[in-house]
Amino acid sequence: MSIPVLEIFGPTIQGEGMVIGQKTMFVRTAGCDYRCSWCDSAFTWDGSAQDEIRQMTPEQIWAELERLGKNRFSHVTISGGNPALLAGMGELVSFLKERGIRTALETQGSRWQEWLPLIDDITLSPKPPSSGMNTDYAVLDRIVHALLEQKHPGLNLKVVVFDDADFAYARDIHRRYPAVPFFLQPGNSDLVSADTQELREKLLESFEWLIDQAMAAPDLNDAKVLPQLHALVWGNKRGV
Ligand SMILES: C[S@@+](CC[C@H](N)C(=O)[O-])C[C@H]1O[C@@H](n2cnc3c(N)ncnc32)[C@H](O)[C@@H]1O
Ligand SMILES: Nc1nc2[nH]cc(C(=O)O)c2c(=O)[nH]1
Ligand code: SF4
Ligand SMILES: [Mg+2]
Repeated sequence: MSIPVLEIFGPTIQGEGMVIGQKTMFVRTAGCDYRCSWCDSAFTWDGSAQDEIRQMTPEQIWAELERLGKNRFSHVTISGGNPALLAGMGELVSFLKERGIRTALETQGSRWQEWLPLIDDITLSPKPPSSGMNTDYAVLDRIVHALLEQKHPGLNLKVVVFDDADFAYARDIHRRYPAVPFFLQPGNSDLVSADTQELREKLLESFEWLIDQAMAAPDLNDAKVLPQLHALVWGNKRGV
C-alpha cells in the first residue's frame, strides 16, 4: 500500500517532547482531519503543497531515508498532517522495525490504528481551544487506555499552550490521564517571520511565560516544559 508523503528529511534532532534532542529522520505525510488555526505545517492539508505529494511504498520511503541519512540514523519520526489517518502506515512501521530502526509518531489522538502499539515513541498532542478544534474524548480515551493497558513504554502527551484557556485545557488533560508523561510546549504565534533572531526572542518570551504558569500550578509538579528546539535553532524553516 502506498503512503502520501510530503517531506522526508534529516538527520536532524527531534525538537519537541519526550525524546527531544534525539537524532532522527522525519517522514511527513499529507492530509489532516484537523485545521488548527496556528498549524505550523498547514502545507500538509491546505492545498498549497499539493504538487509535492508523492505516493510512496515503504520500499521507496526506505530508499529515500537511506539516500539522505546513509548510516547516520537509527530513529525515524513519522509526522504530518495526521499520519494516524493512514491504515497503510503499519507496513512502513514494520518495515523499519525489521531493519532495527526505532520509530516515533506525532499525532493529535483523533484516530486509532492497529499499528499504533508498534511505534516506540507515541506522542499524542490533543488540541487546546486556541486551535479552534474540539477534542473527541471518546476517541482519545480509547487510544490512551488501550496503550496504558498494554503498558506501552513510549506513550506521552504534549499540549501546545498559547493562552490561559489553553493552559486550563492542558491541566484538564493531565488530570484526566495522570499516568501518562506530560509535556507542555509554548505556541509559536509567528509562523511567517523569516527573521530568526526576532522569532527566537518571541519564542523565549512565550517559553518563560509558560514556565511561570507551570511553576505556579501544584497539579503540574511532574510536568515537563519544553520549547520547540528546532524553531529556536532554525526559525520557521521547512525540512529541519
Ligand atoms: C504539525 S503537528 C503534526 C502531527 C499531528 N497533526 C499533531 O498535531 O500532533 C506536530 C506538532 O507540532 C505542534 N505544533 C503545530 N503548530 C504549532 C505552533 N504554531 N506552535 C507550537 N507547536 C505547534 C503540534 O501541536 C504537534 O504537537
Ligand atoms: N526538528 C524537528 N522536530 C520536530 N518535532 C516535531 C516536528 C513536527 O513537525 O512534527 C518536528 C519538526 O518538524 N522538526
Ligand atoms: S492536527 Fe497537527 S497537522 Fe493537523 S492542523 Fe493541527 S497541528 Fe496541524
Ligand atoms: Mg513541526
